[in-house]
Parts: sequence; C-alpha cells; structure tokens
Amino acid sequence: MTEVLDRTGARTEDAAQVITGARERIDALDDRIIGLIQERMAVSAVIQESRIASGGRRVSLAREMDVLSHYRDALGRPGTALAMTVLELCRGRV
Ligand SMILES: O=C(O)C(=O)C[C@]1(C(=O)O)C=C[C@@H](O)C=C1
Repeated sequence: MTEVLDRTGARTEDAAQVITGARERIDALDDRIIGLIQERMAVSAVIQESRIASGGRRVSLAREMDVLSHYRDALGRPGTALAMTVLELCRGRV
C-alpha cells in the first residue's frame, strides 16, 4: 500500500487503480500529441523552405496571428501560450 500511495498519491487501492489506468491513457495521448507536433514541424518546414527559396522571409507574422487566434479561441488564454510554444518549435526563436 505504501508503494501505491507513493506512486499515485491515492489513499486507497481503488483510487490507485483508477489513477494508474488514467495515467496510461495520458501517456498514450502525450505520445500522439508529440507525434502530431513532430508532423506539424515537418509540414511547417516545407512551407518555410519554399518561402525562403522563393526569396521571402522565414516568418509570416499575419499567419502567426491566425494560428494564435485559432488556439486562443479553442483553449482560452493558455491556448495563446501553447500556440507560441508550438510556433517556436516549428520556426525557432524570432
Ligand atoms: O504558414 C506559414 O506560412 C508557415 O510558415 C508556418 C508557420 C507555422 O508553423 O504555423 C511557421 C512560421 C510562420 O511564421 C507562420 C506559420
């Protein structure tokens, strides 16, 4: 019991089982989220390389405003911070 309590913070075996199962789902979801971010990074790189090869700039601020709004509309204010992190992963620091 002490080990279960240490691992999950639960005070009963039942709660520890619920938490352990839910954490497995979260780990699987995080794997998918990370995979989607990596896929997004690859697609973003195609856009940036194409724009730079055509003589343009890496960054498109107008498009970034649209991306920020998209996340904020869906997730509220923390969505903006998340979008900024996603954009940094995709185009580096500006
Ligand atoms: O949509 C673009 O034009 C992109 O270059 C992609 C992207 C993005 O990752 O969403 C990356 C850099 C730009 O500043 C804007 C958006």
